Amino acid sequence: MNIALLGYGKMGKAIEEIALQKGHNIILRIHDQNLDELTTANLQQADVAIEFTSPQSAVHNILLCFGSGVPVVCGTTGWLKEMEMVQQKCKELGGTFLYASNFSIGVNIFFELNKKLAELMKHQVNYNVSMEEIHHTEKKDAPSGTAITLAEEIIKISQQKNKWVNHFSDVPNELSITSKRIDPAAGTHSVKYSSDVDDIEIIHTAHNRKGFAAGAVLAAEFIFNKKGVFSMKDVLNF
Ligand SMILES: NC(=O)C1=CN([C@@H]2O[C@H](COP(=O)(O)OP(=O)(O)OC[C@H]3O[C@@H](n4cnc5c(N)ncnc54)[C@H](O)[C@@H]3O)[C@@H](O)[C@H]2O)C=CC1
Ligand SMILES: O=C(O)C1=N[C@H](C(=O)O)C[C@H](O)C1
Repeated sequence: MNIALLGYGKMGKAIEEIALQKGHNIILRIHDQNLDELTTANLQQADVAIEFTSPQSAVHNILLCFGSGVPVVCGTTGWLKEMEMVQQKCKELGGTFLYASNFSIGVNIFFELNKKLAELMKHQVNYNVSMEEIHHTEKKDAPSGTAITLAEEIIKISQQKNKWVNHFSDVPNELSITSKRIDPAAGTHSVKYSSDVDDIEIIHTAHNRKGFAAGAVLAAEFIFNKKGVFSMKDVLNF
């Protein structure tokens, strides 16, 4: 496939390495110093675009891909308030879109484990659930997109928590997410159920960015020649 990389930072470069190993071509590398190259004509040379930029630029870039008729995989976090509008535009324009807060297979298994644990803990009133995420200091958004996905799944199942907050909280209905920024953390997420007598904790630790990048390339291969809105559940058949 011919791939356009929208964002050529830490993730763009990790994705390039894996895409080349798999025999794909990178035909466009867009970063904040060559934004003039981000044109419909250039995008249309690609079979698929992979977008890892910043919360401020993601929506513009995704809509440009829809307008250019190019399928787009997006991993940029921190713009979720506009998700409904973006999905609607994708359908209106007959585009192709796949977003994931986390592309690694390990985290997608962790998402399933989180739901299963939340079901098991649903009636255990002596436990309080809280979360922590740790990332590198260059990260622009907090809490992480992955932490938001985990929290929203817990809230759907929990009989006690109905909102998440990004600070310590002992208010019973609030799910507390603590964000820490420590170099060179690639991404650690934990969910902890605490009682007076014990704790149950699940944790996922990314050792590097290769897992995210491999998942993004897999997603790009999946959406090639498809139309519609997809998720990693479609890719991994969960
Ligand atoms: N979903 C997932 O699995 C993962 C998501 N991420 C997310 O991906 C995003 C990018 O992360 P990193 O690569 O670590 O950031 P980074 O800061 O290293 O790279 C961002 C890149 O985007 C470029 N850029 C800035 N504005 C742009 C624009 N308007 N158009 C095109 N490119 C532009 C920058 O020049 C840079 O090349 C973040 O939102 C992060 O949270 C990161 C890792 C995994
Ligand atoms: O910015 C990062 O680095 C990461 N961002 C994603 C998130 O916000 O969840 C995924 C991963 O944790 C790395």
